[in-house]
Amino acid sequence: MSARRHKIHVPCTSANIGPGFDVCGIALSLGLDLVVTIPSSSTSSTPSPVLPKIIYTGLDSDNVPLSPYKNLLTRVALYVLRSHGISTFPSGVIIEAHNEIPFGRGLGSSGAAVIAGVLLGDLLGSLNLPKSRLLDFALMVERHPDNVTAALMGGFVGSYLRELSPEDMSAASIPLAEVLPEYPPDAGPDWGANPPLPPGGIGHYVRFGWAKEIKAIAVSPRFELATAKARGVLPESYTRKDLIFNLQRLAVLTTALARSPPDPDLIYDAMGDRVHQPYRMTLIPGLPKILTTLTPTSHPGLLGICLSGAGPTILALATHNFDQIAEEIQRIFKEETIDVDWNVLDIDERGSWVEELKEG
Ligand SMILES: Nc1ncnc2c1ncn2[C@@H]1O[C@H](COP(=O)(O)OP(=O)(O)OP(=O)(O)O)[C@@H](O)[C@H]1O
Ligand SMILES: N[C@@H](CCO)C(=O)O
Repeated sequence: MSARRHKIHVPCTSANIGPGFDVCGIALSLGLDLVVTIPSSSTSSTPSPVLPKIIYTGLDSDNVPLSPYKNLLTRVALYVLRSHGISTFPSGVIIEAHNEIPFGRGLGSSGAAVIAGVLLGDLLGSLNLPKSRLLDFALMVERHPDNVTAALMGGFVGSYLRELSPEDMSAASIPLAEVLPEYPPDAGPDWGANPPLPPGGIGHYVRFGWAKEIKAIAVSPRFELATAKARGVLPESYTRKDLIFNLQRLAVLTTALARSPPDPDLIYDAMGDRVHQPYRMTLIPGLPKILTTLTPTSHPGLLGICLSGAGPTILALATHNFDQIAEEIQRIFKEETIDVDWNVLDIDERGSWVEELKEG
């Protein structure tokens, strides 16, 4: 039987970059890749469609549910299909996922899975949605824009959620449980009411420049910290002083990281934060020491250092001496009896893409 095969690539991301909590993200050179095989005769109106077969390799692949009604990728794809009136997957699809992004470490694994799921839904439904519309679907699932926008668009991005009209607000406010419902194992094409389409243009973004010399050292402790838990420790309100502290730094940082050669004196302080990192210190032993011990003077080449996303990964931006910087962070974590993995990553300017694979 002939089949169409496509590859979907989504990069990992680091969100916040210090002061840009829920605003900034950068796409980096670890990825989630899917190879999707769709039988030529496959449609979702086959009388008894065969559910997708999911195969995982790579990092954390033992921890992923392989039922398409439980797996995050396929649940997101089904949301995209169902909101377009296509109530089930085409029959006999095979999804081979290869993952390089550690789960729950602050490198945007869930954001990458959500973007991969949106691209998968677009592919399976032959919807041909533009990237801006794909972002609307991703934002209905992951409701802060920093990781998903960077993963989809690539590069260093800043984003905000548009203030919606009351009508759009009600379409965008449907609970996550309706976007990604708990499907029963025997859910068929007639299961439940289809969710509505999201309003258009929920997220707006801009790409910043990125100096070619800057690489990102990601040092990931070998423990998971769920984003929900790391958001749970944040306060509901902030002082004017702390907000101004972050706004001043964010305004400088977005331009400073684009300037070549990058200026460590400007960037190091501009990566300071008072909105999320101080509150997350209790969840990440070693974080206070790491943020104060490594400086551009103690470690030439270092530009700045911050928590990656919700943590526990530490992101150090640098132009050289990558190994020494990573080893010092590793040493401080070791004092807390925490083992780490580290990678020196490039910025991924391309973002997510889908390509048809030709036979041979
Ligand atoms: N490739 C994937 N396939 C299926 N599920 C995934 C995949 N990647 C991540 N997930 C799900 O997302 C969870 C991790 O999400 P979480 O938001 O806690 O961490 P993160 O996205 O890695 O961190 P951050 O948002 O701070 O960058 C995993 O435990 C898993 O349930
Ligand atoms: N901005 C988010 C990123 C995590 O996905 C946070 O720090 O909670």
